[in-house]
Amino acid sequence: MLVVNLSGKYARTAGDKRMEDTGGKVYRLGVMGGTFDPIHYGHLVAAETARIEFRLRQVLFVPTGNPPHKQEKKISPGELRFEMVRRAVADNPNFSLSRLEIERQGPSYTIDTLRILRKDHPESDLYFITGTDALREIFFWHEAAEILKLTNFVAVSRPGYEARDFLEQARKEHPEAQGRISLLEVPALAISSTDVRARVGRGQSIRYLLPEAVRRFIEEKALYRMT
Ligand SMILES: Nc1ncnc2c1ncn2[C@@H]1O[C@H](COP(=O)(O)OP(=O)(O)OP(=O)(O)O)[C@@H](O)[C@H]1O
Ligand SMILES: O=C(O)c1ccc[n+]([C@@H]2O[C@H](COP(=O)([O-])O)[C@@H](O)[C@H]2O)c1
Repeated sequence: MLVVNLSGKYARTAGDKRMEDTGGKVYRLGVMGGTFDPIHYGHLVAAETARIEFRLRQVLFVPTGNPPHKQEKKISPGELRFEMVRRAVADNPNFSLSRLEIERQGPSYTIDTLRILRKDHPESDLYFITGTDALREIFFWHEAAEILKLTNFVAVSRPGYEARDFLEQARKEHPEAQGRISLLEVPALAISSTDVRARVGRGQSIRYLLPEAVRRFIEEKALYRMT
């Protein structure tokens, strides 16, 4: 697996140092934020690969409540998206999920979530997992510089979204990101929630694009039929 960070080498974080000092009592917590409308195998493979490659103790899935960057878009209610994530991660003891964002009022800023997780998990270094498409936007996120102080980023490869040039540029223009962003090559799955919704809308099969328990839920609740 390819793992490179902004400075071209694997990041040795403060957590690594503490882990040595405390005989392994510092952990790494992965945070997989997303709209998950619906969750699909692209998300799950990304999270599992990051978990293994970065020795994450857990990956916490955080479905967004009101994504600040998708205000114009119509998204499914938080409880339905949460339930699909719950079904998708139920059989993996290393995956868990959070209601933090779907229960919070107002826009779901990542910085607010990270501040809470930082407090709730003082023993863990945070690793925010994101696709290379979302990565390209991170310097525009709310309080981006603060986000980079609170978490490392694992940018997982996504077909169609090259990130090396972006990282090269970021290295020059955003010194605060130095050593905080790692690029991780994951098995390429050209699956997107948009495409899943469109397929359902056209009456096409979505089998094998997402877990069967999620597919059945979509069918039971008649989701995405009017997409
Ligand atoms: N196939 C994939 N491979 C790698 N990363 C992915 C893939 N699909 C989504 N991601 C990443 O997972 C996170 C959550 O994605 P999101 O819930 O927006 O899914 P999406 O498929 O991109 O949805 P949509 O098509 O509605 O925009 C983002 O960081 C995104 O980049
Ligand atoms: O906090 C922000 O300003 C911000 C702006 C854009 C995206 N995000 C987060 O990035 C994650 C991936 O977003 P998305 O749209 O691909 O589902 C998700 O957790 C979002 O809340 C966060």
